[in-house]
Amino acid sequence: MASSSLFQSSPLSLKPQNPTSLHPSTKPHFATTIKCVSTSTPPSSSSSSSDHPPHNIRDEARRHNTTHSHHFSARYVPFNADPSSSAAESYSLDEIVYRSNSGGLLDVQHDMAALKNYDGKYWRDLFDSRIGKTTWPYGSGVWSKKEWVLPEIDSDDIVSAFEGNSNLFWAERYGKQFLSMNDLWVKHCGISHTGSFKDLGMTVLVSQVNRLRKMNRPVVGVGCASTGDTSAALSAYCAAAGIPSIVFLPANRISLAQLVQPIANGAFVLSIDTDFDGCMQLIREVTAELPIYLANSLNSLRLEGQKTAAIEILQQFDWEVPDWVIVPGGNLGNIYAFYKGFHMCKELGLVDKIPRLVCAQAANANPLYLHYKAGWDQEFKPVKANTTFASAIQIGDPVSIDRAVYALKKSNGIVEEASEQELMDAMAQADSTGMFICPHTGVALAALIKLRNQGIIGTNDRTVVVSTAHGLKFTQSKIDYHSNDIKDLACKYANPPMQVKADFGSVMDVLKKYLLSKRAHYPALQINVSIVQETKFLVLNALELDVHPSFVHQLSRPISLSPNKVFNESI
Ligand SMILES: Cc1ncc(COP(=O)(O)O)c(C=O)c1O
Ligand SMILES: N[C@@H](CCOP(=O)(O)O)C(=O)O
Repeated sequence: MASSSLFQSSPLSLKPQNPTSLHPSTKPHFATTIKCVSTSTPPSSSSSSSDHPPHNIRDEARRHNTTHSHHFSARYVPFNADPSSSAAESYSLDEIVYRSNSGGLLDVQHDMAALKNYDGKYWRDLFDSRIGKTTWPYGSGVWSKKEWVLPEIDSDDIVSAFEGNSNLFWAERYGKQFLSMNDLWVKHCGISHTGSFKDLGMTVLVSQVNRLRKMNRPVVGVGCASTGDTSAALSAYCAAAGIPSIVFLPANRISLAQLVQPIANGAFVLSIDTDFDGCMQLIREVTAELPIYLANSLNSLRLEGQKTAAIEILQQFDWEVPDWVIVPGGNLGNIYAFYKGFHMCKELGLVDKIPRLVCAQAANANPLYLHYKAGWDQEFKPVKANTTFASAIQIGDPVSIDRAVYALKKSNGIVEEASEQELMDAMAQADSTGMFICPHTGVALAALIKLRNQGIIGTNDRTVVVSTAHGLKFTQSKIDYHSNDIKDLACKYANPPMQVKADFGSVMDVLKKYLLSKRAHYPALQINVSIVQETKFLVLNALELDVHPSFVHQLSRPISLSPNKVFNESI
């Protein structure tokens, strides 16, 4: 069996436990806590009675076999095909196939009739019951929706880092200060195992590969073209499962933090002198010739994992539907994945509508935006993508263009673009309110600013911006911005560090200036201060106080000042 012990370090794996003394959360809770509302056979929780105590959470899951996935199934069908003709062409998920007979995209089609045997409340309760547990594999935000993802895979084949369940962050200060919005949220998909939303899809794809290899299917390795995040996720999940990974990277076009990820995880890294679109073309040709399984989002398995972020957003809002969801787009798989997640929730009765979707592109790599502006009707034209700080979406010929157009049309969606100036300023402003976002999230926020300014998104609209990667992967762009060192870009919100001599007086001087510059933010306490160094007293200078005289009197007393604690007195 392939080893994935790297991802199994949980308290449960440290020592064998007596099954009778298990914490309730590790017990099979499915059939006991969820009442089946259907007339069909309820899922069973057949626990096998082994005399051996479980050694880890995988063993534990195997013993209890809590899954009821055998009620459900999924297959590949041509994307957006006429339902009658798709019956003629379909493939088992155990086949190695990425394209339909006509060369079009595929989609994973679930047996919706079987899923509909259970009503919306049933699914909501089931998914909610799995949050925050370590039960294998449901501790993952993706696999907690296993029945809707890969229903037929054996839990034992799953390769997971317990990805998903990412923070839905209330952007209170950013929303109020920059957008006059009260209900702005950021779904931090980049706070994840390899630092981007790609983990959500990659756990599914690598798990299926793990299964295929156990079935002796001809898969020697897994490969992708990448702008840095897909390659990081692929190499990590493959390394966890002991599967060789091969990544095609456009030379000198991805961040150092991204480059080091597959190297550290032992992938075979090819740095190729072309752009992402060139790498994508090559990996497609190579995977048609060699037993290398294709891991890009052309492979619709990936999107099954990525769609769970949409389900999670609904879950985190207690199944209330936001008005808008804004997603940065490059190869354009993710925007469709979000649509699919929301749409399944509606179709299966968990919610009664879906949000409007916005896809945000960098103006330097904007083929979808141009297509949208042309009214969708013209034939789609790929572009040559120019350099952008949002380097992971520097893509001119997106493989999922048809999926994206479909998702946007069905969700009454919008496409916006952001210039380099707009995306970098939006990122800097967001960071100044306590976030640390990636430039792609800057693109999404810049799109939001435009839609707010046009009055399309309202002040009280509940809006979710999808943050797709961790800011720490893109520190060079932030360093350049805050060093005011970007040609043709006004770094308006740059906050460079101040060089200061190592003596008390110099430090105090710069601090006084700094505090004075901040006075305006605290109108109730517009107090100028002067420091009397010899006496180590802080004296409030009454002449410069902008407050009521009685308040001045009250404050006009020496305050003990320690050199290390300038403002240890609350005023
Ligand atoms: C950080 C980041 N954001 C956004 C995207 C865009 O996602 P998609 O290619 O699915 O449109 C990507 C990859 O393309 C990415 O790596
Ligand atoms: N940003 C992506 C580009 C490839 O997208 P994919 O979803 O088709 O794999 C990356 O990080 O490589």
